[in-house]
Amino acid sequence: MIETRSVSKQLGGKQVLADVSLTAEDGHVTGFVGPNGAGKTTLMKIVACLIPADSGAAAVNGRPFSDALVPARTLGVYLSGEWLPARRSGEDHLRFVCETQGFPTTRVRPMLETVGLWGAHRREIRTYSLGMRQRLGIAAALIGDPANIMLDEPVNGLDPNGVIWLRRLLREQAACGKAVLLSSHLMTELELVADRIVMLHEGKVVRAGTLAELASHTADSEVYIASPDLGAVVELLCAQGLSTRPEGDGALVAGARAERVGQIVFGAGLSLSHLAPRIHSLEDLFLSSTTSDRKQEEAA
Ligand SMILES: Nc1ncnc2c1ncn2[C@@H]1O[C@H](COP(=O)(O)OP(=O)(O)OP(=O)(O)O)[C@@H](O)[C@H]1O
Repeated sequence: MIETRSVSKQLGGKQVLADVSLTAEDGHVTGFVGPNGAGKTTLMKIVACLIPADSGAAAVNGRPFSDALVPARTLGVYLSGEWLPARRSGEDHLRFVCETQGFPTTRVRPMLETVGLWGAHRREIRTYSLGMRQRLGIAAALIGDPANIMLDEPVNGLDPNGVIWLRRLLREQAACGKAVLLSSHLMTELELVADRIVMLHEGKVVRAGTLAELASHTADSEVYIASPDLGAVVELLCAQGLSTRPEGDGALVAGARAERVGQIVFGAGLSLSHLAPRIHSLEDLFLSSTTSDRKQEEAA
């Protein structure tokens, strides 16, 4: 498990993180999402003990990562391809990781095959594309078969096949019971891979939970309905004080949850062919979170 508790950090006189608490639980992919500059990388560097927090604490399996006896078995980290050694080959880099962490170098070839770099393994890293560097960085993070995995923007530079491959790989790792924390500014990408989401905006957590939990907490949650008696259903709901608007072949109902809408409609003996909460996209949720925060600040 990867945890941070009330982590705050200033950099260059700017409050980059303010009281950030998050948990990436074992067996789940946790998506850490926020726009450029939100503070995601800074928090990950604090978890990896590359920089200290001003206050608060970060732990991996309940302890600071710097206390880990075999770091690569505790937390697999990939933060940036910039730090890969340019003049070493991909194979030599993974050998180096194995040798320094006490793993057999027999792991190198299968790991290069897993990330799709076998064939380019003898080439110097400086000749690798961005996507190949991402794959090598992910390989270095995973070669120790770590109990926890933390990847910063791993999708950057991957082609569509690479993106699908990575999603599957991360889901498999979580299915083995590992905690996977991955950041992205691409909310739609995280929607496809993560079970849980933590949204960061200007250094603060604005929302956290499963996608369904997040959707159900939005103030403007809506319910999609369709019915052979749509006109009568809409009239009934309006009479109950709910507002509706047309959507596709049905209508969106605002101001009540699906259970309540169902009770009203079925209670009046009318039928529905469709009744479902409208699941908001992460982008909708993020925008509604940051807009309501701004409105509260303005009101204050
Ligand atoms: N060493 C530093 N000195 C001063 N400011 C910094 C430093 N490192 C980061 N920052 C600032 O901290 C803020 C958060 O940066 P960070 O890289 O953590 O964001 P991010 O969410 O990872 O963004 P991105 O998606 O663009 O990588 C930014 O405003 C950045 O300019």
